[in-house]
Amino acid sequence: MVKLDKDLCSIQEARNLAESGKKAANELADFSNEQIDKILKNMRDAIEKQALSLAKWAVKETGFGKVEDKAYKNHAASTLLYEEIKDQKTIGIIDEDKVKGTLDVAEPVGLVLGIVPSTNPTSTVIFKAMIAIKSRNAICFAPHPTAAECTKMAADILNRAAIEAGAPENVISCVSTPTMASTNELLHSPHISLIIATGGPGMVKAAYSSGKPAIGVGAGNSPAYIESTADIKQAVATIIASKTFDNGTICASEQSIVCERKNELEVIKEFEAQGGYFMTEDETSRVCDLLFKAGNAMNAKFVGRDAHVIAEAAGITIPKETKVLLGRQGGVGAGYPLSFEKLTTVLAFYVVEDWEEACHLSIDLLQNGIGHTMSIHTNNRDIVLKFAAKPASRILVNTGGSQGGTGISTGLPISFTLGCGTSGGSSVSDNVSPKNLLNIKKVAYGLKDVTTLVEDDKSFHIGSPEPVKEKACLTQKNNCPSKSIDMEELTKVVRNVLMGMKD
Ligand SMILES: CC(=O)SCCNC(=O)CCNC(=O)[C@H](O)C(C)(C)COP(=O)(O)OP(=O)(O)OC[C@H]1O[C@@H](n2cnc3c(N)ncnc32)[C@H](O)[C@@H]1OP(=O)(O)O
Repeated sequence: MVKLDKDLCSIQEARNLAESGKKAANELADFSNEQIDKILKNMRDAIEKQALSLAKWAVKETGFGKVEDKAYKNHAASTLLYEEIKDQKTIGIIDEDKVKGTLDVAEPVGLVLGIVPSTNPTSTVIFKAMIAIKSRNAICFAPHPTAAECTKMAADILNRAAIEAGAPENVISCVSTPTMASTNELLHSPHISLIIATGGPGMVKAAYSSGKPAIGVGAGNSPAYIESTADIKQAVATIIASKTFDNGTICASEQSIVCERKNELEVIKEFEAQGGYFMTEDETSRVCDLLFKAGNAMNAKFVGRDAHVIAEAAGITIPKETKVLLGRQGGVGAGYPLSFEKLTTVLAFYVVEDWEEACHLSIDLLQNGIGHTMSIHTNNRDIVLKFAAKPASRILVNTGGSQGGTGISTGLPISFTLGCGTSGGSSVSDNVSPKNLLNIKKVAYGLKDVTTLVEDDKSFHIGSPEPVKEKACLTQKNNCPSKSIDMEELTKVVRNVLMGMKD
């Protein structure tokens, strides 16, 4: 009875949020670039002031990760993202091709539904709200139940800042008491135009099954290959910095280390010198019992935890300098639990004979995180190109998975929603960005005379053999005189139409 009441209340709340969010989306769709930029700047500034308190709240509520790293992720999703997207064209005419006579016109999609994971709750809300507003969309969030408060707090801060800078009421909203019933209500609401789902496999599947356009990102299981030409000291330092960043909660973080037999001893020595603890077979087995529930699903109790918390729970004594736990694995799949995604400070450790074996092993590991991310530490560009042909959407070179995949340490777009491509069940393979939340309309000028069908040298083609006057033409093939389109004039007309102005 209590559950039914809770469900009914949450459904009503979701319905109200969808209605008011749609109204906000309709209003925002007419905003200019200057208005949008002012709103984004205010959202960025509001988050910078609260980055630490949001981080503290997220760690307290979920038990995942580290305050200082979550604060940095909030900064990345606000300030670093703003710097990256501020000059991107997302309004009106965003591209033109003078030769082909086409214009790209960006249109917001409307109200977006953001599904937020418990592992990166506040940074994901900030990221999704910033890209939604940049593309003139309103957004409504369905939080993970174990991160409901911090997710709502982040959404409220962003909404207040957006309204203060001129955005319509309820442009960013969040369900306060999430239930599966309220999330289902939003997934099927007629007011929602597009879903961006980041989270557990169940939620991503639910998003894709809703029948609405959806951008979902699947699980990762990123291998890190330390190739024989790598700078081993640097590679190990980078991997540890990535794996301990927010205690490994980012889905692009390393899950397995693959090294070559000829470097094995040096790699082990370097890990031990930098805070890696190699578990015995028995210790590995005890840790695996904690990390996984049935069917290799992660046990939330040990996601995003410090290595000492895991070791203590498993009854293992480790040096106080320990940062990551490593367990040797002889294969992938059933019987090798560490070959699955862990999102915590534990790594599987593999030794191979050569790069070809490393490549096969990486592909096998990626079967449990298809299409996501892998990293290579090497000074051999040919090896990078060989791996680039394999099924991961991001091949990161000489950088950490967490910081590299999210664009913090690489030239990739800053993003907390990382596509896995169709092989990973995702509709995008790149780092999700504002352009994924736009409808791009095309204006296309006629270039060829299509009023006649002509037989010429035994083949048919469209177009007049006679010179066509006063018509724009791409090629000289049909004796059409080339005429350049007055794109300035065309652009002016389209802009005026978009702004509802008369020429
Ligand atoms: C860039 C990036 O790094 S994004 C990283 C994103 N990746 C992830 O978050 C990793 C995938 N996540 C997971 O595997 C899990 O969420 C874990 C391991 C982190 C946490 O696991 P748990 O909290 O034990 O389970 P899970 O997330 O599946 O959900 C718990 C319950 O909340 C429900 N739930 C999850 N999200 C929502 C939501 N948005 N609305 C309503 N209910 C939800 C689930 O349906 C489940 O309900 P049930 O217990 O009745 O089946």
